[in-house]
Amino acid sequence: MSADVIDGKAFAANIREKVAAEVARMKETAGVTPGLAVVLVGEDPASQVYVRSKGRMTREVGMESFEHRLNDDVSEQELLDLVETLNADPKVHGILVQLPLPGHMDSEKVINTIDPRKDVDGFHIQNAGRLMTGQKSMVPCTPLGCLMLLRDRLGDLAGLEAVVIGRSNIVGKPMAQLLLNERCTVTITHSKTKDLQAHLKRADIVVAAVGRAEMVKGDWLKPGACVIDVGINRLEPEPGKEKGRLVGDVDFASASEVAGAITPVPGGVGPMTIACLLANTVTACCRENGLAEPEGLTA
Ligand SMILES: Nc1nc2c(c(=O)[nH]1)N[C@@H](CN(C=O)c1ccc(C(=O)N[C@@H](CCC(=O)O)C(=O)O)cc1)CN2
Ligand SMILES: [Mg+2]
Repeated sequence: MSADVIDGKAFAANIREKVAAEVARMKETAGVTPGLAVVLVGEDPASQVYVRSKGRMTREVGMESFEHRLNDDVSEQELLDLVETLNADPKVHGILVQLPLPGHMDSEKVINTIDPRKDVDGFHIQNAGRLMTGQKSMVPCTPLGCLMLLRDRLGDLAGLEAVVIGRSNIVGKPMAQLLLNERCTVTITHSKTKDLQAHLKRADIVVAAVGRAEMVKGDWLKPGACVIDVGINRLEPEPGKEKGRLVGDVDFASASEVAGAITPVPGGVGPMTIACLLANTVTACCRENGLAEPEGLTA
C-alpha cells in the first residue's frame, strides 16, 4: 500500500476539542451556552445510534442537548409544531431532524420549516442558495468535514481537478459547491455518467458519495489522487457471522495502491459528520449572539 490513510476519527476528535474550548470561552465571556436539539422520528436502528452519539458528544463538549423522540406514526403537523416550538426557544441554537423520515412525511417541508439560522444541517433551501451564491450560510456537515480533511491534506485547493461522484442534495451538490468556492475545477458525476473512468483519470481529488459498495477501483484513479470516501455500505455477512463488514464506495485495497491519500470506512468521513454538527452549532450560536466566529470551524 502506498497511500496515506487519513485518520478522520482523530481529526474529528481534534475538532470536538476545539469546539469544547470555544464553548467554555462562550460561557465565560458571554454567559451563553450553545444548545442543540435533535429530533428522531421512529425507530430506525442506525438513526437511533447516530442520535445517541450526537446527544452524548453534544454534552461532552459542554453544550446543552435537547433530544426529542417521536413515534413513527406521529402526524407531519405534530412534527412541524415541534420544529416551530424549537425555532422559538432561545436556548436552542441548532435544530436537526434526523433523516430519513418515515414515508408519510414531506422531508423538504419539514427541513424548510426550520429557522435557517438554526439549520445546523445546512439543508434549508435558504442555506443551499446562500452556499451557491457565496454568502454566509450553514454548511452541510458531511461535505464540510470532507473539505476540512482535504484542506488539511492538500492546503490550497485552487486549480485542482475535483470529481464528485453522486448528486444528492445532502452530499454531492454541496460538496461540489464547496470545491468550486475553493476554485477547484469541479465535475459532478452520477449513475448516468457515460465514462466515469475518463473523468476520474484526471482527478486530483475524488469525493465518492454514491452509496454503491466498493464501486470505484484503484486502476480508475490518477496516481497520487486524494480520495475521500463518503459511502457507508454494509456487505452481506460472511458465513457464521451475524453482521456484514462496513465498506465505502471505493475499493480500499486497490485504491490505496494508487492514491496519494485515502479515507477509510469506518473511521474516515463518518466521524467528521458529528464533529461538524457540533462546530455548526457553535457557529449558529455565535451568529445569534453577535460573537466572533472561531477560526477553523466553518468553510
Ligand atoms: N439530519 C441528518 N440526517 C442524516 C445525516 C445528517 O448529516 N443529517 N447523515 C447520515 C447519518 N449520520 C448522521 O446523522 C452519520 C452517519 C455515519 C456516522 C459515522 O460516524 N459512521 C462511522 C461508522 C458507523 C457504523 O459503525 O455504523 C464511520 O464512518 O466511521 C456518523 C453520522 C444520515 N442521516
Ligand atoms: Mg469514512
